[in-house]
Amino acid sequence: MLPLLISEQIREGDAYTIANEPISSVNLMERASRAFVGWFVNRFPDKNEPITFYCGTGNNGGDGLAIARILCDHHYNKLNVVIARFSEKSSDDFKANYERLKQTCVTIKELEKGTQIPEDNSRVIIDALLGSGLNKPLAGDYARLVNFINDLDKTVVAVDVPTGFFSDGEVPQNAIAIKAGLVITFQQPKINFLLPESAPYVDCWEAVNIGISEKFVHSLNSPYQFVEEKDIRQILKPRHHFSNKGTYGHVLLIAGQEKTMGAALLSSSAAAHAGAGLTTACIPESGLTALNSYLPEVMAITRRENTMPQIEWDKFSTIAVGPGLGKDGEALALLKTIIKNYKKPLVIDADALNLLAENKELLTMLPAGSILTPHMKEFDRLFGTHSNWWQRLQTSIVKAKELNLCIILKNDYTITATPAGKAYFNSTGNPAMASGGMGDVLTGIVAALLAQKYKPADACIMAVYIHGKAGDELALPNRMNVVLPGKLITQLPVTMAKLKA
Ligand SMILES: NC(=O)C1=CN([C@@H]2O[C@H](COP(=O)(O)OP(=O)(O)OC[C@H]3O[C@@H](n4cnc5c(N)ncnc54)[C@H](O)[C@@H]3O)[C@@H](O)[C@H]2O)[C@H](O)CC1
Ligand SMILES: [K+]
Repeated sequence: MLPLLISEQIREGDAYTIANEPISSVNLMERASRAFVGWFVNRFPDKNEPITFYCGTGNNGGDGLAIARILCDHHYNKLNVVIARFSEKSSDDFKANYERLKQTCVTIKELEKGTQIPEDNSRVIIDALLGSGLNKPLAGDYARLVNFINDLDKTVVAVDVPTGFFSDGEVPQNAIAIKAGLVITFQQPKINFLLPESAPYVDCWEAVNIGISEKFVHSLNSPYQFVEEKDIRQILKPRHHFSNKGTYGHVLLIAGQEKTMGAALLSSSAAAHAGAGLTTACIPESGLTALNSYLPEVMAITRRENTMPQIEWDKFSTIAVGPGLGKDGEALALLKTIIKNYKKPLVIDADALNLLAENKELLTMLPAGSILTPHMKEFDRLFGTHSNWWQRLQTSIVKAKELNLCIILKNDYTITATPAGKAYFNSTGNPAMASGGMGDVLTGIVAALLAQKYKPADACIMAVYIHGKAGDELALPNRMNVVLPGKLITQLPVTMAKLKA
């Protein structure tokens, strides 16, 4: 797991590394700048391309000056640096790099407060005005310069953070900030890059390692974690010789109505493909033919109107409820029956979440370790309206702890909040997966992993990762515009086998 830090902790990490590695502050800046260049030269190999650097006078600006010098050493020959002298203060490392840059043939212009911004004919712009030191929204000269750069409509590569964009905390609506095509960020993605408010400012990002002390970073015990493939490889267990279907648990999916049988089929198919030893679907009687023909592997318990289905609760390793279930009185009665009779963790999705939102007292009655899988709207129905994702992130952590549940808050970087007070950001998945039924598939995978005896938090983190990874394996190399849930399901065994290889 890559711990994600807030700006204050990032500063502490710098200071700790400087004091204990030890390394001088200006050499840490040099290392960061070289890491930036290492990535930059691959993406922008044309050394004759005019590049303009906009540099502030703090350490982000210092990075900009060092990057310009290093690119000059790499024979990039059309480099212009514009220094925004909007503050009387400049950092020591900025000053040192300013002196070094003067020894090169890079053109340097100074832009004073209130003066006209010079014309810019470059093709690529490096934004090194402000970084993680941002402490208030941009105004005055900074705002004017940032608007000017955005209006140029060129390719902008931001150093560490787009100027004006808050790395963590609430992002003000319509904030004035650089709209970067690429952000090459130091050590870790900034938390707000992973939330939808970053969309106008961060088209894509790349984190480069600058050697901040890992020991120190881990000692901070950050609640925010970024899940990487190696984490999943570590927890995913192989399927052993001499195991049998009983080894891998029995999932019961309670889902579907006559017109939403698709949700039941997708979630139970996903459970079977994600490795549940046995899968049973509890569906309306009218869906039986569909189930038997689409999924011969899945067994059925049928529901009849006005009659509670007979369920042998103890037979099932886990129960998932909600996809396509509807919200009528019968669905509510069924949900209450499940909660009354089943004491192992439940997976709750879709209509079952909306039923919980309308009957909040049920939330506190869920078995410990149960898993909720809301998208944004379902989340707000459950826990109240939120005006931004930072707030939603905080609520997910608070509620997961308070209710002793795991909450999978679905998004681009899906967040799993756990009772231990952590929020895990997923790193797989792509926009081709934005299609109806994808959530049902995720529910099936979570249930299958719970049935295979993974702990609830692990089951969530793994399911979300595997779901996104399967989507990536289909969409990215094949350039698929859309990946349909049924197709993704058949990829699951392949994805899981690769992760275990
Ligand atoms: N993360 C690392 O490990 C390393 C980071 N480096 C780079 O350093 C910057 C952070 O530098 P810092 O000097 O702390 O802050 P900035 O350059 O972002 O800002 C300078 C200065 O500007 C003032 N300020 C803040 N907000 C505003 C505002 N809205 N308007 C006007 N002025 C503002 C404030 O006083 C700031 O201190 C980080 O992003 C990296 O690029 C190191 O080079 C390597 C290690
Ligand atoms: K910047």
